[in-house]
Amino acid sequence: MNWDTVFGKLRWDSFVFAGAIENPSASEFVAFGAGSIVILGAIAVVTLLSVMGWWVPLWKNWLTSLDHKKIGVMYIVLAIIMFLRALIEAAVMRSQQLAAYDGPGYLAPDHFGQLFTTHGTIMIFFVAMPMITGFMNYLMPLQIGARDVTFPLLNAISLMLTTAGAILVMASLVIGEFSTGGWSAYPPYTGLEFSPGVGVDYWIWAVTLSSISSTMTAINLTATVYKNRCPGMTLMRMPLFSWTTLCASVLMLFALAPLTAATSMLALDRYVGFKFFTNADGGNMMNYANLFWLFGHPEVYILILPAYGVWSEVVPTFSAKNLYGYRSLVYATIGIAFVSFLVWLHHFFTMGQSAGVNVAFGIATMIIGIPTGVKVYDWMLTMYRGRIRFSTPMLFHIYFIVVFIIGGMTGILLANPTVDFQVHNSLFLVAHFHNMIIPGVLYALFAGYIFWFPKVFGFRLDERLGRRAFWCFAPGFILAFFPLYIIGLAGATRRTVSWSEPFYLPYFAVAMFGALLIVAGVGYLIVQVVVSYRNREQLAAPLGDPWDARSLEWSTASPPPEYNFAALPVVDARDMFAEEKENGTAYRSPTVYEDIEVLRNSMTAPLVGLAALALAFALVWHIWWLAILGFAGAWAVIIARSFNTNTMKVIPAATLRAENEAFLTAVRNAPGVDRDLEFSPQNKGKAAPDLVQERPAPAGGHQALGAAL
Ligand code: HEA
Ligand code: HEM
Ligand SMILES: [Cu+2]
Repeated sequence: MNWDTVFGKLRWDSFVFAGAIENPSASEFVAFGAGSIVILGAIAVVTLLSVMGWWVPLWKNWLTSLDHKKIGVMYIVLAIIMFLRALIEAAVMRSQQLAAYDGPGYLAPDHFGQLFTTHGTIMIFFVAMPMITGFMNYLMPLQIGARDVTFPLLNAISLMLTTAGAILVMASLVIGEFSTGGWSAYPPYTGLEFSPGVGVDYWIWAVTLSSISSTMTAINLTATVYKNRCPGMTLMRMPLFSWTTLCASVLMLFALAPLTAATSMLALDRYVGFKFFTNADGGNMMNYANLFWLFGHPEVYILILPAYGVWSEVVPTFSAKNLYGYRSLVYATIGIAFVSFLVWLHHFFTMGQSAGVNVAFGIATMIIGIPTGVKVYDWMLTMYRGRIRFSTPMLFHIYFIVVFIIGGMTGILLANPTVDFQVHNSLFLVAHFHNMIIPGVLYALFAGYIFWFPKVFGFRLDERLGRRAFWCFAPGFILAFFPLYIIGLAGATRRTVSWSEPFYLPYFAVAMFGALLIVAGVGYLIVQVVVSYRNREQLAAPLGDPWDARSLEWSTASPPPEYNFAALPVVDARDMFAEEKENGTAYRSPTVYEDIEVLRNSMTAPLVGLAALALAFALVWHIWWLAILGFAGAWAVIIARSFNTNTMKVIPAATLRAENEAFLTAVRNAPGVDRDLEFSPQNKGKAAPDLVQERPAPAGGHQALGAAL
């Protein structure tokens, strides 16, 4: 047996450390540092888990769990870890571009290419997607009064496939290299001729894993909305976040298929010499551009719709009002989802269609501004004459409205083909999309994180540190990206490793400073979670509803029990929980408790994930025996599982009664607290008897939070 049969294309010098030893340079040193961080990080995690004896609880309580809430939390943890990597990469890119004025800077062009590709790929597929999937997984079933998603095992497998993809991207830091073809990976550049290394293969398999995973999530969440709503929860009574989950899932269902097709066809081109995308041999590169953006454009709405959903929950809660224009928001969401499939061509106006085609797609693109505008006005009208509490999520929202409109308007500019010919692939474009994604998606998710954290963990996050993070993020984004609009208009192109125009220099410097402010904001979020954990006694909110919120997820304990609801809620109005609190009928005992069945934990998903990881890694390195083993292993585990008849366990009615009545008694006995006084700075310390509500609320913690403001 020779080396190639056993190890495929793997060689000793495939390891990142070999490059640094053979050819020491600043670029290799950075690569060496990154590889070391991955290895040391992995060692640190393994040591910590072993020393603390956490392996068994991690396996039993988390990795094998089929509970949508735990799966949701794991998605978010994965996204946070990957975010830290992609954020560091962003800062490194910024410093390279600052250092590269009239010189090469400190990174080799190839290394810089890997950086923007991994940054873009990770941020989209392994940060934004898992983060929203985590939110949707955790919240939607609770909001529609369900006990879990329709297919819990499929849900766990989806998580593990995304995780396998993320591990693959991390592995490329240590073994081999990553693609330099950008997150959109256009051939012919990503074909074998121009990218013969394994980098593009890493990209292909990581993205394919993520794509298959998201398709399965889409099937699951769509089915859940249609099948698992509690009695009385008609579609038009669903909270807006659940609506956006539904629409984003339908988008995923249709949009990820073209992506899987594109990556599979690229793989066939690279592995077995097909010519799908090779113009010279009868293929056509434009097929790739069309397939990719048929995914890529709806993708940005897959990200933004759930973020709109977050705002639609945050704004009414902190304005103490019903959501203004519920129906119009639902129709706007459906409208955006529908139109988002008709505009993909605006990503390649410059690639040879006739002017007529460009104009048609340009107009279709601009139409999206209308339903988006409806949303913006609805949120503003929700705030209008509301009793607004300016807590951190609300600060993020107000900032979002202002900055997002600017980003949206630059989108409308780009939608005009004549303008786009000037600024396509310039830093103006980079500024546009970060302008949509950072305030629109990232900050919305930060706001959602602060908002729902007490639901998930039973204690609130420290408000003061949250505000500090906000005050880094707010100017940070503007300083990091508004300068790019200016130099982009002046001609600076994206993906440039070095440049020599003196006019750009101050703008790149400001952009660097802005990026550092964003990093500082993330630092505050980390400190916030540590400090809040330490003070969890004072910040405790176990009774479920610390913000006086409106939808069903707030009617259960925090954290919610495994089965979510002891008895399924029965709903007869929109915002029923808010209404019941208003007229004093919330927290009634159910008339009857019944035994319920829930799924036992299962090791199927982690095993499938492991097999998929082996398969993908083997494909990257052409280790065929391992590929066959991985493929067969994954199916073997799934087939074995189908023979398991002992998959359910029963939670007896008596247990449900005991747990639920204990919760309800605690809520009913809790002293009434005026939340308005706590959170709005102008009311601090004033007595305002008309604002005092007699509603039960969590004891403890309020004073600490009040004092922090
Ligand atoms: C979450 C992400 C997100 C969102 C929400 C958007 C939203 C929009 N985008 Fe953007 N876009 C991206 C992410 C996003 N984009 C990315 C990642 C790329 C580049 C990919 C790459 O090449 O790598 C890109 C690229 C991109 C291009 C291609 C440019 C090029 O390659 O040269 C175009 C062109 O039309 C465009 C347009 C728009 C428009 C019109 C909207 C609209 O949805 C905006 C709508 C919002 C408003 C208009 C503001 C609020 C509205 C009102 C206050 C009402 C009044 C206004 C009107 C009626 C006009 N985008
Ligand atoms: C948090 C602060 C962030 C900073 C400072 C930052 C910075 C950068 C920089 C410097 C580039 C390269 C620009 C160029 O081509 O010259 C880039 C590209 C990109 N970023 Fe970010 N980014 C951030 C967050 C995000 C987020 C949250 C996302 C998505 C969820 C994202 C998605 C992308 C994408 C898709 C690209 C394009 C990659 C490519 O060209 O293929 N970024 N970013
Ligand atoms: Cu688009």
